[in-house]
Amino acid sequence: MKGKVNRVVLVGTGFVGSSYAFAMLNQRVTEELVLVDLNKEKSEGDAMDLNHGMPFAPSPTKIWFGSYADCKDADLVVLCAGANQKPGETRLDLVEKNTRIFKGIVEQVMGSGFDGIFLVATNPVDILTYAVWKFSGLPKERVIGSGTILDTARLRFLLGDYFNVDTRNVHAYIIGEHGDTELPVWSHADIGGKPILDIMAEKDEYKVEDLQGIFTNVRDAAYHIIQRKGATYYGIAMGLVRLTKAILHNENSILTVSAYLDGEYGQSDIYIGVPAIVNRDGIREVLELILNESEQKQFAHSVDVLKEIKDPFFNGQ
Ligand SMILES: NC(=O)C1=CN([C@@H]2O[C@H](COP(=O)(O)OP(=O)(O)OC[C@H]3O[C@@H](n4cnc5c(N)ncnc54)[C@H](O)[C@@H]3O)[C@@H](O)[C@H]2O)C=CC1
Ligand SMILES: CC(=O)C(=O)O
Repeated sequence: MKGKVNRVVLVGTGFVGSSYAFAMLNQRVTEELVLVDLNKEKSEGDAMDLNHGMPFAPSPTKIWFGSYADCKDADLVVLCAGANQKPGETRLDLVEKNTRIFKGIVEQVMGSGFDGIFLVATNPVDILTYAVWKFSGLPKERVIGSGTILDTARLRFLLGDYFNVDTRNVHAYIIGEHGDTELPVWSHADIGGKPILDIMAEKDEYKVEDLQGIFTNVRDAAYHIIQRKGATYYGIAMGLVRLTKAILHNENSILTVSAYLDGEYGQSDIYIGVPAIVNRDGIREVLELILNESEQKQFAHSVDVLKEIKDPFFNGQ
């Protein structure tokens, strides 16, 4: 199933895909990176441009503009192809168009004889990850969505800023839909092992109501960025590289990804953002947090909203 070197095929070299490729080149992640896109000229140009940075990279990565045939020996196929949100659009508005695009892409990837892991970033990511699982016929563990990895990163950044501590010492999750119904898990948020709610209770300078403002900024970050520059890509690109490392380097890292639930959190037949252990086999295990009542309700609502969109597409398939 796998060659001697790690090969990643990236499908979709737009804003997100090309940023991912650039971040990959700079982080010593894989030996081979293949670029595929409907817009062949763009993809070919990207491969040339990236290769010209190779003398400055930490280690060599063989990068080329390729085709679906290259997926046969790939360990990981990363999907960033499809439409992005225009100002005012929600992620869920993209579902019809991108599901159609994904059917064609996944058929071509599987037609190559691919037997690795899919990593999905295209929106609405939870539903498209489900679509890839259905279209590919691969085990659920080997189809992973970027889920709320970016939202969690946004939350950690903003909390680090608020408390003036290194964001890497902030441990807090956003779970649920990568979209408007996502939620923060304040009941499990800590800084260096100390619960955030305890830290806030001890010092007058912190106000619990500020947490709502921080969360709103996280939830609406994509709208704010798209309004200003038309798309978001650096944050997700780095999140995708983090996930690629966790997979290819067999890290057993806990990251908030879109994972298939089969009874966890009392839910089933849904891909949604939850913390999960990620390694060379894909999703090793979903981490089931004990949520408080309010968090449970919000999570169930997020599942319901996704199912309302997903079920008409996939029931009976
Ligand atoms: N999961 C996350 O956290 C995030 C997801 N996204 C999503 O990523 C996706 C891509 O966004 P951008 O890169 O900004 O869009 P973009 O429009 O810059 O790039 C999309 C690329 O897909 C290619 N493409 C379209 N149809 C194709 C097909 N059938 N086969 C191969 N390639 C095809 C296009 O030629 C284009 O190069 C969007 O759905 C966006 O919403 C964006 C940011 C964060
Ligand atoms: C576009 C998108 O999904 C994000 O930046 O969160």
